[in-house]
Amino acid sequence: MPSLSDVHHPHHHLHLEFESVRELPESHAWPTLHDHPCVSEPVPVIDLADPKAAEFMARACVSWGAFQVTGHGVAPRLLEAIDSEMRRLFALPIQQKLKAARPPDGISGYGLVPISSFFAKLMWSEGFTIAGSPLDHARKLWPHDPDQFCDVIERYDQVMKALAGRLITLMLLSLGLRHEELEWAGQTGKLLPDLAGVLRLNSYPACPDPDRAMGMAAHADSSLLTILYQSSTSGLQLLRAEDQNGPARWVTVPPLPGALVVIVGDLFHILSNGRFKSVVHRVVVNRSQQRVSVAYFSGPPAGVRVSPIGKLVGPGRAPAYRAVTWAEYLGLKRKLFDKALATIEMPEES
Ligand SMILES: C=C1C[C@]23C[C@@]1(O)CC[C@H]2[C@@]12CCC[C@@](C)(C(=O)O1)[C@H]2[C@@H]3C(=O)O
Ligand SMILES: O=C(O)CCC(=O)C(=O)O
Ligand SMILES: [Fe+2]
Repeated sequence: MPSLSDVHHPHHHLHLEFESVRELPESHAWPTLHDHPCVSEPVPVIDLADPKAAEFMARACVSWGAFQVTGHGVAPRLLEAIDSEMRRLFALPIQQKLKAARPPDGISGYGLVPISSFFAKLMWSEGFTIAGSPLDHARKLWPHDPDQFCDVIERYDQVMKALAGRLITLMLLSLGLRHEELEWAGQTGKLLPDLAGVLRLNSYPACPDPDRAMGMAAHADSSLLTILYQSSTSGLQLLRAEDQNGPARWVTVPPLPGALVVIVGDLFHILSNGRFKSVVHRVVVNRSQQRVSVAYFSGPPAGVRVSPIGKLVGPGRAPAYRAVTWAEYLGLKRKLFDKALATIEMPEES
């Protein structure tokens, strides 16, 4: 058994120069990779131009907590540009990347995901989180030319914010909200149109022992929803709970050229009073190819509390969750990880 201090301070190889590692270090060998079988099942693919898109989204959010979206209008060139900026970033020497390290209590910067502290083993990945302007970080990474990176990040951020607004609008309409009720879906302020967003760039290097390595440990996102770009290399898996089709299992989300993955986060789970399910997902790695991904976490504006929409709470019933802001919920996630959602559940009224 690892002691608690090992869990919280796994200093060995905290930041690997992955490309130079020929054998998986013990610090990165996970015992829990084969907890459930990996199976193939068709993850819903929804064309945003389809007049029935909202209806299909509702169905996917109820039964999967995720779907792939096409017809979203994001320019393929923008996806190519961020893909190539990510590869340029992660190819920098580790000392250079650490100049832009995320401070322990901060959000932005290079480094491990916050939930790393809950695991005895390290993940086979590295990443970079951006909240707000990327300029300060880009100056540390590329002192002579920070602009190329910043331009792509800023364009991507704008486009994702608009897409998140469209998706959230359709999802709320599909839950039976009327147009004039939409922007007030937040409890203490307007949810739309001023959504907040955080970007995370992820890299999963090719791995000498993929059957024992974890790209990203199983988790649910705290966001309302997450829009994920994944390069053409697979690795993302969704956890399907036990149902009439079989026991709990991991289902791979196959990369579809031009498609984006939409993942329901805990805050939409709360907003929809548990109708839309935040889905547990993880990333596995492979022997031959680096995989990159960009997650855009979309959440309510700062200070706006999210609670179950009144219409979705049955007559004479209490809402299933209490109201939280995104910041408050992120704090709970950092402290309690997978127990965070349960701590804001409200007792059933009898
Ligand atoms: C806004 C954020 C969501 C996130 C924490 C973060 O500050 C940036 C990284 C996000 C991420 C990605 C991997 C899993 C996760 C639980 C984590 O530790 O970092 C999520 C966080 C989240 O959704 O709570
Ligand atoms: O890389 C991926 O496909 C998923 C990453 C992820 O789950 C996250 O950043 O929250
Ligand atoms: Fe995630």
